[in-house]
Amino acid sequence: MSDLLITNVDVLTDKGTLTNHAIEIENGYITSILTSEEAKTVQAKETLDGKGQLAAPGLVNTHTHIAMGLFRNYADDLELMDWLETAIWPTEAKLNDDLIKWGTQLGIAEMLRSGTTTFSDMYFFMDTTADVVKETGIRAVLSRGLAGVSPTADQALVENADLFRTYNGFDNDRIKVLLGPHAPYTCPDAYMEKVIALSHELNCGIHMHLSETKGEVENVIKATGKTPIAHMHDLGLFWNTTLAAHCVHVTEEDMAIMAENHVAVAHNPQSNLKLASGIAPVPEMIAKGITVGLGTDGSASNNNADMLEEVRLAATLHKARLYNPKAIPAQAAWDMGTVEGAKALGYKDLGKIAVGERADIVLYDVSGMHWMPRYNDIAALVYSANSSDANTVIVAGKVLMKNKELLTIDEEKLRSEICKAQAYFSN
Ligand SMILES: CSC[C@H]1O[C@@H](n2cnc3c(O)ncnc32)[C@H](O)[C@@H]1O
Ligand SMILES: [Zn+2]
Repeated sequence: MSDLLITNVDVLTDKGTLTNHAIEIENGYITSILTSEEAKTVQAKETLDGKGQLAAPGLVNTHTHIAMGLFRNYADDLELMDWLETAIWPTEAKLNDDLIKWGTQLGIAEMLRSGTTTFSDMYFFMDTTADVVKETGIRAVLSRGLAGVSPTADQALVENADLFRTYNGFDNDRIKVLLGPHAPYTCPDAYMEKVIALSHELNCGIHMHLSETKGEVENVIKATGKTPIAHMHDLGLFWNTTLAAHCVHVTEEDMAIMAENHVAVAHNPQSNLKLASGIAPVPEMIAKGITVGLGTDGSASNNNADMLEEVRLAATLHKARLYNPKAIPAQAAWDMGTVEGAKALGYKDLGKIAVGERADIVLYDVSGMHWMPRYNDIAALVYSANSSDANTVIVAGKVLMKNKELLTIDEEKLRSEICKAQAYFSN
């Protein structure tokens, strides 16, 4: 008997949409895709009627600081360093476990409601984030943010190592752990050497902001004679899997290093635009064989955690930058938001609806007028869908949102806790 059967549903596959089919799920994986006729004989513990819905893979948010939803619309219209130094870092100093718990729940509620089933996070109090991930059922890749300039720099390394030992591989890789050195300007070389030594000791990958702004690149060149990518390469950072967030200002030589060392990129178009950082050369990176996924960054620089917006921006932004409508076609943008993002996070069987893939599935309500006519479902998702069309969300075969009701989050309680947090940060 299978665990879950989704019936009467249109299924987005690599070969196009299969209308009126069924998806069978067992032990967190898709075990078969059947016609509705074939599905009549299947016995399942739970059945979902997918009539009027399109089953698509869940979106993968490759870079965020999810609890920063607490600071949504708190400090805007500033460039990165001004924003961090004058507004965000002083306020983050007031964070505690309880606030991270509610901030993380807020972000997860927002992500599930908008069709995201996996997120890659870098922040403080990661044990608490891991607890919330455990309870809510979402998939996550967690990095304890590490800053060598902080008085707790060494303790943070110990905490990241503990997080790795406790959670990496939890629930058949529903949680994975990376080391999270923040950025070149907060992690001096001597500290990076400790991070790299720890990555060898644990055989653990890295998640780091790299080459986000012109200023960062200029400062690293001034100090070392090399770009941040070349410098990190020479320090030995890229020996294992590395997820580099942003990579807005990268040279041809940087891209060659990244391709050769399998450095994956988290492209965060909305945050890069809002912080006036620039536009990453994504089509150029993809052409060189670099894996590029999409991220929202934190909701204080975005200002939401809506991955469908990133998919749409990735598809449109590069067309305008390069005066080329084929710069990132709809399919490529969709892949960056799903299967390429999954690859960037080290998942080989995530991001598609196919037999043998992990069952992270979103059922989109396609009854809205903006879904008509339906010539091409990829184009519809990328260019015309609303993320609020996400109606039912499944992660690792478990239903986390059913007909727009979150099953693992008490939203009334969450609202009241976020109001308290707002009052706390307003004083
Ligand atoms: C050390 S935990 C993560 C740290 O990163 C800060 N942050 C948020 N957005 C960005 C960004 O776009 N670039 C660099 N740093 C960012 C966040 O506020 C935390 O302090
Ligand atoms: Zn970031």
